[in-house]
Amino acid sequence: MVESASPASLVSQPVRPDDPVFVARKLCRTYGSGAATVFALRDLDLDIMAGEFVVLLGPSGSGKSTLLNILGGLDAPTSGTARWRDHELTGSSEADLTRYRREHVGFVFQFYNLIPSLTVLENVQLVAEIAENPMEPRDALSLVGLEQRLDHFPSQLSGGEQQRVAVARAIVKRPDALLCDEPTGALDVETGKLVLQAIDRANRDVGATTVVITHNSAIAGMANRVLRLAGGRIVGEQVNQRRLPPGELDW
Ligand SMILES: Nc1ncnc2c1ncn2[C@@H]1O[C@H](COP(=O)(O)OP(=O)(O)OP(=O)(O)O)[C@@H](O)[C@H]1O
Repeated sequence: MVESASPASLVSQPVRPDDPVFVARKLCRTYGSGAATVFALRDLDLDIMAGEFVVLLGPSGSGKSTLLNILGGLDAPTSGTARWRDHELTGSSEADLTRYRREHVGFVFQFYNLIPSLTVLENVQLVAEIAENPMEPRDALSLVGLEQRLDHFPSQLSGGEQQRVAVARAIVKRPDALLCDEPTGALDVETGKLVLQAIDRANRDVGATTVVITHNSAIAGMANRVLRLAGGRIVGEQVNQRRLPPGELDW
């Protein structure tokens, strides 16, 4: 397939380590209208630096997924702005957002959504084929510790292994951003740690700016920075002087 050239607004600019890659200002997202209006995000301001690992914590309904979806170009705010590098996500056409997601963002969700009729390797190859500058699919699978399971089908893997395939699928295109919504929500502790190790390596080795939503506050220890949401606002911020390896997390 021949891709049309990216519009100038979507061409990546070099980023200094101290530049924010995501900038959100006065972000609001409402659902419904009148007395039934639900405020998912309220005047939220946010900067995320290149290569940073950020954990989002907060009670159910506090706006975490809404925020992640806007950063990932899956949703648009009702008002306010969200910018990725020099590109305004809020003003983008659907076609621009699709290109942004495909070229720059890797997603990991709670449920793995692998294609059951394809092998582990084929699931990852599928994404590599439409990426601009992918890594070798086998290398992505080695990064998550699944180099021995290339020819297995998803049904032959445990939940944690399937989630690690999902992480490999998300990172094979060398995304600028890795956005994870409850990646360990369906997993037991030890399996969850293996998945977190895979995400940690993706952040460190691929350099992907990483945002992880979790209900598990123990995971906060592996982040550079932890943001607490409540009622659609950021109500707390903690900077970790040292990032704990996932194996040392205590939950
Ligand atoms: N499509 C929608 N229609 C109506 N309300 C919605 C919709 N999506 C989200 N909301 C509401 O917006 C608020 C924020 O939802 P969001 O999913 O962002 O929260 P969350 O912190 O991710 O929650 P959880 O931890 O349960 O996943 C909630 O009150 C939710 O009910």
